[in-house]
Amino acid sequence: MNIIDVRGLSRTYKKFTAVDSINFSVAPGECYGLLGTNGAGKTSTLEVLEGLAAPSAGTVEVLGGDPRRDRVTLRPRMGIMLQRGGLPSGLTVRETMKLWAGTCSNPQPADAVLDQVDLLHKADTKVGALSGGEQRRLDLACALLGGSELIFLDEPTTGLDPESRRNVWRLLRELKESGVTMVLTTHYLEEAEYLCDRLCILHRGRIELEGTLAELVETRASEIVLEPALVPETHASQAIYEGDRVIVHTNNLVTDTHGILAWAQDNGVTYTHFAARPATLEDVFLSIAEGVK
Ligand SMILES: Nc1ncnc2c1ncn2[C@@H]1O[C@H](COP(=O)(O)OP(=O)(O)OP(=O)(O)O)[C@@H](O)[C@H]1O
Repeated sequence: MNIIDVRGLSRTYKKFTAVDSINFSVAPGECYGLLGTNGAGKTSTLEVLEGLAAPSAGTVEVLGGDPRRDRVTLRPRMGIMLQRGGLPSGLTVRETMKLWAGTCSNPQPADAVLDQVDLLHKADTKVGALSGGEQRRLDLACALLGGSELIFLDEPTTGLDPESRRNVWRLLRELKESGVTMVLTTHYLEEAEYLCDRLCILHRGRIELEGTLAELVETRASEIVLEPALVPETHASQAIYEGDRVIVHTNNLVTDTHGILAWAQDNGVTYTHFAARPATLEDVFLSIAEGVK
């Protein structure tokens, strides 16, 4: 049984459709990534899954129930990290954790969780005196405090320095390995590649692409870059010339690389620059964002 099933979900704000009839499922233990440009509908989708908003149309099942109707029983089984935590600034970090623990049915030891997010040394500091990145890590600590089987993370590492981001990635990967199911939104494609088993790219409220990283990347052509700009006749239709270079677009990277190099050897052509690279998640993302499918 899936942990999350979304069927025909739409969310509208007055006449504006922010989420437009989307379908997806998340299996137990999976880390599912929602990607998309600003305003694509990621947070609007997450809020429905978290039970914070009602769908305008469609159905959502989370942990076998309806996240709004069954909120009282489901809420303690979910960890939620909102895009803006909004924790009271006058409490200390440890007081905040204590307060938060009151909402959890099975709270973990607060100091151990603070240690996991590298905030134990700030336990007696007021929330209002934390840096932006430290506040974000406290938001994460609150989401982890319940030891939940399902965690929603809305841009978990925004505002973190590179080292803290890596530490959070390691922590989330460990959680995933322990069987926790996660749904996360992020603008960091590297984060999505590192953490997510499957990705969904939203654009203007619709799902443009969904699948594993390998499946997504396969939808876009690979490139072979050559200098001087000489290619066999058989590849002329795939070639784009840029100054001294030519870029050959291909869906058969290995075969075409062999073919071009064999042709070069037979014809006495020596390439001073040669690079063969598969498409990246960034290529996929940008082609969707720019409306090229
Ligand atoms: N309360 C609201 N009233 C009206 N429109 C809203 C409201 N909340 C969100 N929207 C609009 O819905 C669209 C989707 O917003 P949402 O926050 O879900 O996008 P997002 O993908 O999470 O974006 P970001 O990456 O910028 O966080 C946006 O165009 C936004 O302006």
